[in-house]
Amino acid sequence: MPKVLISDKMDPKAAQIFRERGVEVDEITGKTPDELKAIIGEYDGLAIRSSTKVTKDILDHATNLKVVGRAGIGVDNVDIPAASSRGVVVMNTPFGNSITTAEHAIALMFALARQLPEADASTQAGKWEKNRFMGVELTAKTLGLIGAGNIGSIVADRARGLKMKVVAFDPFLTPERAVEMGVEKVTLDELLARADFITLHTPLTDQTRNILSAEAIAKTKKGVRIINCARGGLIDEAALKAALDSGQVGGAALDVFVEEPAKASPLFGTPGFISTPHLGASTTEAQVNVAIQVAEQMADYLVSGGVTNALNVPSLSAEEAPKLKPYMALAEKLGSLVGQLTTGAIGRISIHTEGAAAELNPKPITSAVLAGFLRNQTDTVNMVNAPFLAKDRGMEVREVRTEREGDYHTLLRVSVKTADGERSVAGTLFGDQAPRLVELFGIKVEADLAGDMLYVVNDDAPGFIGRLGTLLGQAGVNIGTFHLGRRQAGGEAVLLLSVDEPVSADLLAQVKALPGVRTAMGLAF
Ligand SMILES: NC(=O)c1ccc[n+]([C@@H]2O[C@H](COP(=O)([O-])OP(=O)(O)OC[C@H]3O[C@@H](n4cnc5c(N)ncnc54)[C@H](O)[C@@H]3O)[C@@H](O)[C@H]2O)c1
Ligand SMILES: O=C(O)[C@H](O)COP(=O)(O)O
Repeated sequence: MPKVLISDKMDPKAAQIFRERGVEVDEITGKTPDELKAIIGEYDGLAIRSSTKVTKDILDHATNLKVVGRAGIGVDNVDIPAASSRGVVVMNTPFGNSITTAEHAIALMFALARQLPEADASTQAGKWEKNRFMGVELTAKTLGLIGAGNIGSIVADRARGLKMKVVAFDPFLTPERAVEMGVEKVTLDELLARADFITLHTPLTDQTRNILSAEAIAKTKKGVRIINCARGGLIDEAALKAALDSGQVGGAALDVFVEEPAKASPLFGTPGFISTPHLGASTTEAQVNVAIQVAEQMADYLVSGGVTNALNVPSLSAEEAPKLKPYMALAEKLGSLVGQLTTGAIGRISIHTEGAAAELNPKPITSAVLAGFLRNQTDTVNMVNAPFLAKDRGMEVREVRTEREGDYHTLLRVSVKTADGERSVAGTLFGDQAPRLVELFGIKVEADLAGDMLYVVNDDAPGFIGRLGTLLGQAGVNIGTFHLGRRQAGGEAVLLLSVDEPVSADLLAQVKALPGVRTAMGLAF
């Protein structure tokens, strides 16, 4: 039974779903990295929010880990390249807390406009300072949206409902989408110059780090109010403090900080500054959403191989998984066959699906071919890291689809291009289930690729099969199945034999010494 660790505070629905789906679950929150390292080896899955840092060091100790599930959106607390290279799937729940976070941004915008926290503190202190707190209306003000993705677009929708004008800076926002959202797409400088309120909704990347730098803040309208419910690091906190002190910025509300937990900050206590402790996603509704979603996604993966919302591997629904399963087995076997038979650097590998196979999601099939191919070079490869390893090794990967059926109702062909030219193998599924090789380097041959095998290329001549059989018999090697193909009578022939034990180097040398043998090799599947 797969075992999952929930290492951050999560709605109890997550544990309930894991148990209902046949996954054992432990909830142990608040562990230090060293404590986590000591126990992580026991688990197949790790369910987290933003507190647990899934570093390379933790992953090095996660010897059984197959999946990290983030109950939320941001995955900057997970070392995704390190997870990918270890074959660990990383998934998040990209929509479950978007409305809640957008609402928090709107709440902070109101709080800034009417100085709600200060007014509350003053009133509860018995001061009744009615004349101190003069606010501003939101109606007809301009909201500058930096980042117009899921959360940004919900914020824009709510702001338009408040009769605000919304301008958006997002290099990936298409003009059509801007029209659909009812926002004006602008440059960053234009946004800075025009916005009365600025709200940030981008991930933290090399391009967005300090997007509100001292220089950018200097370009804003005097008295601008700034909200950040996305990620710490998007605003230069020292520059923001200086701008609040100088009055260039009239108010700022941060839910996220460069360092979290933010227990001390020069911003704390600055007039016009409001903060919340990374509460953007903290509503009952959002937490139930993300808990259910992460547990379902992780259980799907651990129990049936379905992949949803993964950041480092193509998606594969739980419905698709059983249909694709025999194809993945075929793909892995063909990839492995080509990998074992090819020497030298591979320039390109092409995966061609034909007939019924062409109707399927090609990504998992490609990953399985690459995993099979690379298994010959490294035993740490799997479906998750195979595309990354192939890229690291400079392999060009091509996917080709032909919906029309050829000789077979369904066919998968794997071709590799090396310095010696292009060669391919092809296979089909018998009865839609059983993987079967049908072509090997241009020669028609029907074989089941399983267990230990002997591959021989020889000149087609009478008596050869008898000599080979005798040699194997004398060596005590039992032949299970025997498959034969040839280019033409008297030409190049290929033999694939399944044998009950691996062919020793000594026996292989004797096979190669038989008259007419061009090459011979032991294979394993
Ligand atoms: N405070 C919280 O508790 C909380 C909750 C949920 C999400 N978040 C964070 O909010 C952020 C946004 O989440 P989302 O779901 O909307 O993500 P999203 O991926 O849907 O949207 C991000 C948008 O940022 C844009 N973008 C990327 N680079 C940019 C750049 N250089 N300049 C301008 N725009 C750029 C993208 O094109 C995209 O439209 C994420 O960082 C997420 O982690 C915070
Ligand atoms: O990216 C997110 O989903 C938010 O930052 C929420 O983080 P949390 O789950 O720790 O509240």
